[in-house]
Amino acid sequence: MSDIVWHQHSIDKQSRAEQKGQNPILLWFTGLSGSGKSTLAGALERALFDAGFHTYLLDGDNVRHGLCKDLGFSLDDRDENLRRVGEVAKLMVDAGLVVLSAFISPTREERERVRALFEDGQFIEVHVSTPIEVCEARDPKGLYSKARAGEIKDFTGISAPYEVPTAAELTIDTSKGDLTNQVRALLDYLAAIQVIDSEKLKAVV
Ligand SMILES: Nc1ncnc2c1ncn2[C@@H]1O[C@H](COP(=O)(O)OS(=O)(=O)O)[C@@H](OP(=O)(O)O)[C@H]1O
Ligand SMILES: Nc1ncnc2c1ncn2[C@@H]1O[C@H](COP(=O)(O)OP(=O)(O)O)[C@@H](O)[C@H]1O
Repeated sequence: MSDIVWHQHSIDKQSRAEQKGQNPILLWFTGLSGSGKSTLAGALERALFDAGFHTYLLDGDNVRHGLCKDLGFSLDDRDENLRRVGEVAKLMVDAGLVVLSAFISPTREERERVRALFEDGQFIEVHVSTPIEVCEARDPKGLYSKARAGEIKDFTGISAPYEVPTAAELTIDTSKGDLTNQVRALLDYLAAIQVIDSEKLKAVV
Protein backbone atom coordinates (compact mmCIF):
# COMPACT_ATOMS: atom_id res chain seq x y z
CA MET A 1 0.00 0.00 0.00
CA SER A 2 2.86 2.39 0.84
CA ASP A 3 3.97 2.32 -2.84
CA ILE A 4 0.58 3.56 -4.05
CA VAL A 5 0.07 7.32 -4.23
CA TRP A 6 -3.31 9.03 -4.62
CA HIS A 7 -3.61 10.87 -7.96
CA GLN A 8 -5.42 14.19 -7.69
CA HIS A 9 -7.39 14.82 -10.89
CA SER A 10 -8.55 18.25 -12.01
CA ILE A 11 -12.27 17.51 -11.89
CA ASP A 12 -13.28 16.99 -8.28
CA LYS A 13 -16.34 15.99 -6.31
CA GLN A 14 -17.53 19.57 -5.93
CA SER A 15 -17.35 20.34 -9.65
CA ARG A 16 -19.24 17.14 -10.51
CA ALA A 17 -21.90 18.01 -7.95
CA GLU A 18 -22.16 21.61 -9.20
CA GLN A 19 -22.59 20.40 -12.78
CA LYS A 20 -25.55 18.31 -11.62
CA GLY A 21 -26.95 21.09 -9.45
CA GLN A 22 -27.32 18.90 -6.37
CA ASN A 23 -25.70 17.90 -3.09
CA PRO A 24 -24.46 14.31 -3.34
CA ILE A 25 -25.51 12.14 -0.40
CA LEU A 26 -25.96 8.50 0.59
CA LEU A 27 -29.29 7.42 2.05
CA TRP A 28 -28.60 4.12 3.82
CA PHE A 29 -31.72 2.01 4.45
CA THR A 30 -31.19 -0.72 7.05
CA GLY A 31 -33.67 -3.23 8.44
CA LEU A 32 -34.83 -6.82 8.49
CA SER A 33 -35.64 -8.81 5.37
CA GLY A 34 -39.20 -7.88 4.38
CA SER A 35 -39.18 -4.64 6.38
CA GLY A 36 -39.71 -2.56 3.23
CA LYS A 37 -36.20 -1.25 2.46
CA SER A 38 -36.33 -1.86 -1.31
CA THR A 39 -39.89 -0.58 -1.63
CA LEU A 40 -39.20 2.61 0.31
CA ALA A 41 -35.84 3.30 -1.34
CA GLY A 42 -37.35 2.61 -4.77
CA ALA A 43 -40.30 4.94 -4.20
CA LEU A 44 -38.02 7.68 -2.86
CA GLU A 45 -35.68 7.27 -5.83
CA ARG A 46 -38.66 7.56 -8.19
CA ALA A 47 -39.75 10.84 -6.54
CA LEU A 48 -36.23 12.29 -6.63
CA PHE A 49 -35.59 11.12 -10.20
CA ASP A 50 -38.89 12.59 -11.43
CA ALA A 51 -37.93 15.88 -9.78
CA GLY A 52 -34.71 15.96 -11.83
CA PHE A 53 -32.17 14.62 -9.35
CA HIS A 54 -29.40 12.31 -10.57
CA THR A 55 -29.80 9.13 -8.53
CA TYR A 56 -28.69 5.53 -8.17
CA LEU A 57 -30.16 2.75 -6.02
CA LEU A 58 -27.87 -0.02 -4.76
CA ASP A 59 -29.99 -2.98 -3.67
CA GLY A 60 -28.73 -5.99 -1.66
CA ASP A 61 -30.45 -8.64 -3.76
CA ASN A 62 -29.14 -7.08 -7.00
CA VAL A 63 -25.58 -6.44 -5.83
CA ARG A 64 -25.39 -10.08 -4.72
CA HIS A 65 -25.99 -11.12 -8.35
CA GLY A 66 -22.75 -9.46 -9.49
CA LEU A 67 -20.26 -7.45 -7.41
CA CYS A 68 -20.85 -9.65 -4.35
CA LYS A 69 -21.95 -12.95 -5.86
CA ASP A 70 -19.06 -14.74 -4.21
CA LEU A 71 -20.37 -13.86 -0.73
CA GLY A 72 -22.81 -15.63 1.59
CA PHE A 73 -24.38 -14.65 4.92
CA SER A 74 -21.76 -15.40 7.57
CA LEU A 75 -20.81 -12.31 9.59
CA ASP A 76 -17.48 -12.11 7.73
CA ASP A 77 -19.20 -12.28 4.33
CA ARG A 78 -21.75 -9.65 5.34
CA ASP A 79 -18.88 -7.40 6.52
CA GLU A 80 -17.17 -7.80 3.15
CA ASN A 81 -20.44 -7.24 1.28
CA LEU A 82 -21.00 -3.97 3.10
CA ARG A 83 -17.36 -2.91 2.81
CA ARG A 84 -17.59 -3.23 -0.99
CA VAL A 85 -20.96 -1.53 -1.13
CA GLY A 86 -19.71 1.32 1.08
CA GLU A 87 -16.74 1.89 -1.23
CA VAL A 88 -18.94 1.77 -4.36
CA ALA A 89 -21.40 4.21 -2.77
CA LYS A 90 -18.49 6.49 -1.93
CA LEU A 91 -17.40 6.52 -5.58
CA MET A 92 -20.97 7.30 -6.60
CA VAL A 93 -21.22 10.16 -4.11
CA ASP A 94 -17.87 11.37 -5.44
CA ALA A 95 -19.43 11.29 -8.92
CA GLY A 96 -22.06 13.72 -7.65
CA LEU A 97 -25.02 11.36 -7.31
CA VAL A 98 -27.81 11.05 -4.79
CA VAL A 99 -27.27 7.41 -3.80
CA LEU A 100 -29.79 5.19 -2.04
CA SER A 101 -28.94 1.76 -0.66
CA ALA A 102 -31.07 -1.08 0.68
CA PHE A 103 -29.06 -3.63 2.67
CA ILE A 104 -29.97 -5.44 5.87
CA SER A 105 -26.58 -4.29 7.25
CA PRO A 106 -27.21 -6.04 10.57
CA THR A 107 -24.44 -4.72 12.81
CA ARG A 108 -23.78 -1.24 14.18
CA GLU A 109 -20.07 -1.66 13.53
CA GLU A 110 -20.63 -2.29 9.80
CA ARG A 111 -22.92 0.71 9.48
CA GLU A 112 -20.53 2.96 11.40
CA ARG A 113 -17.67 1.80 9.18
CA VAL A 114 -19.61 2.91 6.11
CA ARG A 115 -20.64 6.19 7.77
CA ALA A 116 -16.96 6.92 8.49
CA LEU A 117 -16.22 6.91 4.74
CA PHE A 118 -18.37 10.02 4.26
CA GLU A 119 -18.22 13.68 5.20
CA ASP A 120 -20.48 14.81 8.05
CA GLY A 121 -24.06 15.06 6.84
CA GLN A 122 -23.50 13.03 3.67
CA PHE A 123 -24.47 9.67 5.19
CA ILE A 124 -28.10 9.50 6.22
CA GLU A 125 -29.15 6.33 8.01
CA VAL A 126 -32.79 5.30 7.65
CA HIS A 127 -33.86 2.53 9.98
CA VAL A 128 -36.79 0.61 8.51
CA SER A 129 -38.06 -0.57 11.87
CA THR A 130 -41.00 -2.76 10.83
CA PRO A 131 -41.40 -5.40 13.60
CA ILE A 132 -40.16 -8.90 12.85
CA GLU A 133 -43.68 -10.34 13.34
CA VAL A 134 -44.88 -8.18 10.43
CA CYS A 135 -41.85 -9.04 8.24
CA GLU A 136 -42.39 -12.71 8.93
CA ALA A 137 -46.11 -12.53 8.17
CA ARG A 138 -45.33 -10.77 4.85
CA ASP A 139 -42.59 -13.28 3.96
CA PRO A 140 -42.71 -12.27 0.25
CA LYS A 141 -39.90 -14.64 -0.74
CA GLY A 142 -40.79 -17.50 1.64
CA LEU A 143 -37.41 -17.09 3.36
CA TYR A 144 -38.74 -16.81 6.93
CA SER A 145 -40.58 -20.12 6.64
CA LYS A 146 -37.46 -21.75 5.21
CA ALA A 147 -35.40 -20.25 8.06
CA ARG A 148 -37.91 -21.52 10.68
CA ALA A 149 -37.75 -24.95 9.05
CA GLY A 150 -33.94 -24.86 9.32
CA GLU A 151 -33.52 -24.84 5.52
CA ILE A 152 -31.65 -21.49 5.57
CA LYS A 153 -29.01 -20.95 8.22
CA ASP A 154 -27.81 -17.61 9.62
CA PHE A 155 -31.09 -15.90 8.75
CA THR A 156 -31.29 -12.36 10.13
CA GLY A 157 -33.72 -12.03 13.02
CA ILE A 158 -34.19 -15.81 13.33
CA SER A 159 -30.76 -17.39 13.57
CA ALA A 160 -28.48 -14.39 13.02
CA PRO A 161 -28.44 -11.03 14.83
CA TYR A 162 -29.88 -7.65 13.85
CA GLU A 163 -28.59 -4.77 15.98
CA VAL A 164 -31.15 -1.97 16.11
CA PRO A 165 -29.60 1.41 15.17
CA THR A 166 -29.21 3.82 18.08
CA ALA A 167 -28.52 7.00 16.11
CA ALA A 168 -30.35 6.71 12.81
CA GLU A 169 -31.30 10.04 11.26
CA LEU A 170 -34.77 8.64 10.47
CA THR A 171 -36.88 5.69 11.57
CA ILE A 172 -39.80 4.40 9.51
CA ASP A 173 -42.11 1.49 10.42
CA THR A 174 -43.84 0.40 7.21
CA SER A 175 -46.56 -1.43 9.14
CA LYS A 176 -47.97 2.01 10.00
CA GLY A 177 -49.23 4.61 7.52
CA ASP A 178 -48.87 4.31 3.78
CA LEU A 179 -46.01 4.45 1.30
CA THR A 180 -46.92 7.91 -0.01
CA ASN A 181 -46.74 9.43 3.46
CA GLN A 182 -43.53 7.57 4.27
CA VAL A 183 -41.88 8.94 1.12
CA ARG A 184 -43.18 12.41 1.97
CA ALA A 185 -41.60 12.15 5.45
CA LEU A 186 -38.26 11.28 3.82
CA LEU A 187 -38.52 14.16 1.35
CA ASP A 188 -39.51 16.59 4.12
CA TYR A 189 -36.47 15.52 6.13
CA LEU A 190 -34.14 15.99 3.13
CA ALA A 191 -35.60 19.42 2.44
CA ALA A 192 -35.35 20.39 6.14
CA ILE A 193 -31.64 19.59 6.33
CA GLN A 194 -31.21 21.40 3.01
CA VAL A 195 -29.49 18.63 1.10
CA ILE A 196 -32.38 18.64 -1.33
CA ASP A 197 -33.56 21.80 -3.07
CA SER A 198 -37.23 22.08 -2.06
CA GLU A 199 -38.01 24.20 -5.16
CA LYS A 200 -36.96 21.26 -7.35
CA LEU A 201 -39.17 18.92 -5.34
CA LYS A 202 -42.32 21.01 -5.76
CA ALA A 203 -42.86 19.45 -9.18
CA VAL A 204 -43.57 16.04 -7.65
CA VAL A 205 -44.62 16.53 -4.03
N1 LIG B 1 -29.40 -15.92 5.66
C1 LIG B 1 -29.96 -14.80 5.16
N2 LIG B 1 -30.16 -13.73 5.97
C2 LIG B 1 -30.70 -12.61 5.46
N3 LIG B 1 -31.08 -12.44 4.16
C3 LIG B 1 -30.90 -13.49 3.32
C4 LIG B 1 -30.34 -14.71 3.78
N4 LIG B 1 -30.28 -15.55 2.72
C5 LIG B 1 -30.77 -14.91 1.66
N5 LIG B 1 -31.14 -13.66 2.01
C6 LIG B 1 -31.63 -12.67 1.03
O1 LIG B 1 -30.56 -11.74 0.88
C7 LIG B 1 -31.00 -10.41 1.05
C8 LIG B 1 -30.11 -9.64 2.04
O2 LIG B 1 -28.90 -9.31 1.46
P1 LIG B 1 -28.04 -8.08 2.02
O3 LIG B 1 -26.88 -7.94 1.12
O4 LIG B 1 -28.92 -6.91 2.20
O5 LIG B 1 -27.58 -8.63 3.46
S1 LIG B 1 -26.44 -8.06 4.43
O6 LIG B 1 -26.58 -6.59 4.47
O7 LIG B 1 -25.13 -8.46 3.88
O8 LIG B 1 -26.69 -8.70 5.74
C9 LIG B 1 -32.38 -10.48 1.66
O9 LIG B 1 -33.11 -9.53 0.90
P2 LIG B 1 -34.17 -8.51 1.56
O10 LIG B 1 -35.33 -9.39 1.86
O11 LIG B 1 -34.44 -7.56 0.43
O12 LIG B 1 -33.59 -7.85 2.76
C10 LIG B 1 -32.86 -11.90 1.42
O13 LIG B 1 -33.72 -11.94 0.30
N1 LIG C 1 -44.28 1.02 2.81
C1 LIG C 1 -44.91 -0.15 2.84
N2 LIG C 1 -46.18 -0.25 3.29
C2 LIG C 1 -46.79 -1.45 3.33
N3 LIG C 1 -46.24 -2.62 2.92
C3 LIG C 1 -45.00 -2.57 2.45
C4 LIG C 1 -44.27 -1.35 2.38
N4 LIG C 1 -43.05 -1.61 1.88
C5 LIG C 1 -43.02 -2.94 1.64
N5 LIG C 1 -44.18 -3.51 1.97
C6 LIG C 1 -44.48 -4.96 1.88
O1 LIG C 1 -43.37 -5.67 2.40
C7 LIG C 1 -42.85 -6.59 1.45
C8 LIG C 1 -41.32 -6.55 1.52
O2 LIG C 1 -40.87 -5.31 1.04
P1 LIG C 1 -39.41 -5.12 0.49
O3 LIG C 1 -39.31 -3.71 0.05
O4 LIG C 1 -39.09 -6.19 -0.51
O5 LIG C 1 -38.55 -5.34 1.82
P2 LIG C 1 -36.99 -5.54 2.02
O6 LIG C 1 -36.30 -4.88 0.85
O7 LIG C 1 -36.69 -4.86 3.32
O8 LIG C 1 -36.78 -7.02 2.08
C9 LIG C 1 -43.40 -6.13 0.09
O9 LIG C 1 -43.63 -7.21 -0.75
C10 LIG C 1 -44.70 -5.44 0.47
O10 LIG C 1 -45.74 -6.39 0.50
